[in-house]
Amino acid sequence: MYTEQARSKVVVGAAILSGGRVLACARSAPPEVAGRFEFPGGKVEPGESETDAVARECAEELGITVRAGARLGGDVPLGNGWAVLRVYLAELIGDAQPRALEHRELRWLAADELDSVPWLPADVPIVAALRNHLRDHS
Ligand SMILES: Nc1nc2c([nH]c(=O)n2[C@H]2C[C@H](O)[C@@H](COP(=O)(O)OP(=O)(O)OP(=O)(O)O)O2)c(=O)[nH]1
Repeated sequence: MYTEQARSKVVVGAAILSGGRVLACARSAPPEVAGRFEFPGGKVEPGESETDAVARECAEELGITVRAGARLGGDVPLGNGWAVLRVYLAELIGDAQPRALEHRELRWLAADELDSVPWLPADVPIVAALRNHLRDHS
């Protein structure tokens, strides 16, 4: 059990909320998922906490500072089980606005716009949890 956990990777994503909207980011690569939307994030590096990875990836991909808060939704297995996706709620810190340094496009989506973009398949259950969260906190 312990070795299995140690072997599997964690991909973190950030559900960045601002004014009741969430930041959705269209991937620019690889070709098979380009144009699909995701939560900004990536693989947790060895020795790094998940929330530190959220902050690092948001700085690298979007040029912003965020504070990661509570988990949103559950663990979502990726692909053939090479990793799990864990998404954290996050808030923008400071005045910098997100820039698409690595993504094809960025969109701020309200609760009733969440279905207007093609999400990566793994994100669908997270988006459902997000819809509930936005409804409960509006
Ligand atoms: N960041 C992110 N990745 C997701 C989401 N949903 C989903 O299936 N993924 C998948 C896509 C990729 O296969 C993987 C994340 O890989 P990545 O390429 O973004 O990670 P990374 O920045 O650490 O990349 P690298 O070091 O390998 O270049 O997780 C999501 O909402 N956010």
